Amino acid sequence: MSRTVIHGGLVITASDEIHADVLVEGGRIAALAAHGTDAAESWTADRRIDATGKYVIPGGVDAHTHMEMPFGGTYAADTFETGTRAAAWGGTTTIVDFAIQSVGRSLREGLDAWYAKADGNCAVDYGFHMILADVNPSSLKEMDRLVAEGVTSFKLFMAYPGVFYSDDGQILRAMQQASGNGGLIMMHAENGIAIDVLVEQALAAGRTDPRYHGDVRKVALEAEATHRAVQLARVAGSPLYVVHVSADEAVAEIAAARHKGLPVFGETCPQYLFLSTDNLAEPDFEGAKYVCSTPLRPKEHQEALWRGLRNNELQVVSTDHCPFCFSGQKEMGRGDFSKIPNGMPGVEHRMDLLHQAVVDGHITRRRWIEIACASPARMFGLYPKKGTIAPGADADIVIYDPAAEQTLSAETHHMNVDYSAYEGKRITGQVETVLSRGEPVIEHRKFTGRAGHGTYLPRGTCQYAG
Ligand SMILES: NC(=O)NCCC(=O)O
Ligand SMILES: [Zn+2]
Ligand SMILES: [Zn+2]
Repeated sequence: MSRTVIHGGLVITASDEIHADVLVEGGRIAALAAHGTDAAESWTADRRIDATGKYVIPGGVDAHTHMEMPFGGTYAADTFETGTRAAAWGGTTTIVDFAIQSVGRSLREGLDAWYAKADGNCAVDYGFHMILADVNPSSLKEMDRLVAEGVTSFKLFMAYPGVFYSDDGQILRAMQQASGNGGLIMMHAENGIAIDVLVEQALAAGRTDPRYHGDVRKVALEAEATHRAVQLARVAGSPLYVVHVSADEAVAEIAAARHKGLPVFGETCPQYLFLSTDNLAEPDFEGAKYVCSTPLRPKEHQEALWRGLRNNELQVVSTDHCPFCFSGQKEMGRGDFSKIPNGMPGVEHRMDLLHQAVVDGHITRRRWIEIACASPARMFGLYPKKGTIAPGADADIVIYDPAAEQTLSAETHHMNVDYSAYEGKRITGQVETVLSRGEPVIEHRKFTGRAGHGTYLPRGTCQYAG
């Protein structure tokens, strides 16, 4: 069994920061020992990685990606191959992507199609959530089988009527099913019926530019849907995870639910923490690059999101990586913002942007690791195999240089998309080396991984208890 020792670094997990050496054996973490001690000095190894002056952190867990997603008349531009390679470059060693049920089809059919897309193509490990687009007696029964097979979370949409939308009755039934089988309901909380009325009115009034995408998807309609989802989950007795929370009033709904002791959890994404409606208003249709749903909000909302992350009102930062090229894809919505495919690239930059948040004083180093690694692993039944550095865990380890300076750009990123949402943004900190189950997939900023290294992860049920 091959042995690797990572020595001299500062090991950071969600709970500790220790100057320790790490012994990796056969893809797993075998031991940690304080740096310079006899125990650490006695380890023999095939490979030694000097992490002096660097952080040694768990590989990131991005619990919300959409590789190759069919959406808005096109497909998300990253395949499982290109998207997981970009994830590795950015220090993310696990993704949980969304398999999709088509209307009139079974969950099984949708899930099998996603297994086939990913199989043999991923550079890092991956699991699946299931999007329920057609809640009916048969798909409800199938949920039990999926949980037993390791697909333990289900996304429902209160938005996108005619595409993924479920009505309140369907949502309640799916929640009741999840409360019986241990599944976790993930909710896209926006009132899509009301939004469609506002879209129609905006277009009729000649308001066609990308910034109107943000105007019609009102804060009140995110907050209302979040409140409704919480009440439905409460009636069903099921836990609820609200995805891509963008608005201060939605954070307040989650906080109020949690204050009552309800098992309600929230996720936000870097785009809501670092970008705003100012980006959506960029001239010459450039705002289309920032069209996603929930939409970007005025800057004032960011403080509530940061506070939510600090106070554990929000538990997870995922990317909702769903990239569409500006050329040929985002451009489908010139003259009609409602035809711009919704989604933004981000899988490569989450760990860096959140490190920048540490540098800027928004969160601590341990909270960085908690919201980007440990909490998503716990939430989606992957802990402690993923999300931490401890004996027995998979050796998914990032050597992170906290002092390196980099500039984010489409010229240098590895995602298969022709623009960067963060073009020109300066970041302090950079991934140097990444191990996935002990194998170097990035070595001193060179890709050394391969498509097919990444394996499928059947997951347990939600382990988050607070
Ligand atoms: N978020 C987004 O705009 N696109 C991806 C689909 C979703 O998460 O709703
Ligand atoms: Zn969504
Ligand atoms: Zn999404």
